[in-house]
Amino acid sequence: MESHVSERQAVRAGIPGASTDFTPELQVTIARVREDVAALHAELVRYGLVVWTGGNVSARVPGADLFVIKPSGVSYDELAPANMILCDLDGAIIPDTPGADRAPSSDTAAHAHVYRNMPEVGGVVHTHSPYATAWAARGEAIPCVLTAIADEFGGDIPVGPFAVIGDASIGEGIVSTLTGHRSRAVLMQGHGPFTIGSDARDAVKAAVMVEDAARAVHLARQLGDPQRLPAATIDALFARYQNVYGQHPDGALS
Ligand SMILES: O=C(CO)[C@@H](O)[C@H](O)COP(=O)(O)O
Repeated sequence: MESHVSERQAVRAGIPGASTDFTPELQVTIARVREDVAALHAELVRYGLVVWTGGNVSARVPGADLFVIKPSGVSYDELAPANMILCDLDGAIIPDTPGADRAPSSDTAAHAHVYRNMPEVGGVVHTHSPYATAWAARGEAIPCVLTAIADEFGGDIPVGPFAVIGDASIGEGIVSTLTGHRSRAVLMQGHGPFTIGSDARDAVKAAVMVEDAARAVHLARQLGDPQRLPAATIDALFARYQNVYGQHPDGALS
């Protein structure tokens, strides 16, 4: 397992690859984002949303045209701040930074496209969580038949177009589907869920919630014909959850 070395620690320790091109403040911010992104991958495992090396989390670096994403095809046990990969908003790896020697996630160009086109987004997550992925395979939106779906997603959870892996196509599908939409989750046809959030933790929460919704509605379908909530009820539930629920309501992007 690689050591847990932050950007600043790496610079201080003179570790090859650590960048001294950033201001001290930005180094601290990048180090924090590296720690957040590495730690949040463990949440995907904890909630049973991924197997083997599938799935990925990224986070925008606040105040910079940069984001941090995981390396491709690396065991979740090995993910650590020092091997997260720092990219610009074109998805290009920032050279001479920790982790830059590794290939970034297959979905790096997709995440980059989202950050370039949705400035309100601070985090992007992809999983193959089984129930949401089953809905994606069917190419069917998850209907808003539960208060929890109205709360979190403000309506049906939409399907995005089928898109090839490896370039910006998936990102284009995410942006075209979710722009102006309340939902922070999209079921990419024949692939699986992608979620966005105000930060990476918020996007992870959406990934957990879309799987929960997909499972519950699937089970309901086995028992009968679940009814979509009335539009006015969905609006009221969404407004309450986004503005009143909890201690510090979060979740809505706009
Ligand atoms: O489905 C895909 C590609 O979209 C990924 O979730 C892979 O399953 C994991 O890819 P890496 O992030 O490890 O490259």
